[in-house]
Amino acid sequence: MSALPSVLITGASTGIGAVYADRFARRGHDLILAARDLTRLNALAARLRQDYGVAVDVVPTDLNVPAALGRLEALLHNDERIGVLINNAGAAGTGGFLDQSPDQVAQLIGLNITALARLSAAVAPRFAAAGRGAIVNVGSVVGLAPELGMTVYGATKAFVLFLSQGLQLELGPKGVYVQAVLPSATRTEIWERSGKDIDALPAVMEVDDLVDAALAGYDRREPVTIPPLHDAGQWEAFEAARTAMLPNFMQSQPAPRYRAAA
Ligand SMILES: NC(=O)C1=CN([C@@H]2O[C@H](COP(=O)(O)OP(=O)(O)OC[C@H]3O[C@@H](n4cnc5c(N)ncnc54)[C@H](OP(=O)(O)O)[C@@H]3O)[C@@H](O)[C@H]2O)C=CC1
Ligand SMILES: N[C@@H](C=O)C(=O)O
Repeated sequence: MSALPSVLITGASTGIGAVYADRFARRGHDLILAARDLTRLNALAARLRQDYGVAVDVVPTDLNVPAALGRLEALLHNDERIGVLINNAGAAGTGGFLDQSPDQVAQLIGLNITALARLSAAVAPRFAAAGRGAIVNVGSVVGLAPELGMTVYGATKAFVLFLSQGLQLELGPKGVYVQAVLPSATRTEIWERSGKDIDALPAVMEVDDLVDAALAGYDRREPVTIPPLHDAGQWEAFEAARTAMLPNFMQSQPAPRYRAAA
């Protein structure tokens, strides 16, 4: 058993989550891998045990099923060996808003928002009490871009960014590190799963490069890590403009532009 904290990774059967599993195993961490595809999870677990000599437990979990999500919440709440939560599982959905039924919208929210938030809530009190621990939430640049026409998906990813920034402010002083990771187009199955042609995209990042960049941000305890954004100054300017508005929201009178013409 590793002396390092164990890492629980959701969406670990393929894509970004599977690479996170490889990288943390390579660093010597024992793992708990959660996803629906048990065959893939078992194959990955066997390889990681063989390659890195770490303990790997698999937990077949459909995060849209409350009982299954609850079992993962209990694990996070009770297992003191778990020191890192990688909230990675997610889906992009298909079509535009008018193509999505209320159930499909709820399904996306259930996976991308409810599960991520519940797992964070399950582990945060234990991390805060211990004065240590890390929560990595995988968002997306789409959460900053309603122009991309992925409205519900993007809204779920905007939630992930806001939740992460709020948790940084609440939990950071208690010794808990919270990272929001915002990938752009990355070569995984999510594109095929959402009925999109990845080859039609102008640029696609390889998944190993994405995760290695996200971990570079993790190692330097960066709050928001955006691997595809080469000019970090753009994010800094965005945040400066956003926070400069905050003190101007507390007003007793509406802005003159909204007053009836005299
Ligand atoms: N690839 C990209 O271009 C980008 C991806 N992202 C985000 O990265 C994260 C990982 O996505 P990515 O690796 O690309 O996608 P993949 O589709 O390759 O992997 C998604 C993972 O989530 C799991 N998953 C899907 N639905 C459920 C469910 N209901 N319950 C439990 N696990 C589930 C899948 O496993 P299984 O099917 O076995 O359950 C799989 O392991 C997502 O949050 C995504 O939004 C963000 C920006 C860009
Ligand atoms: N998952 C991708 C879109 O489908 C993204 O977030 O860019």
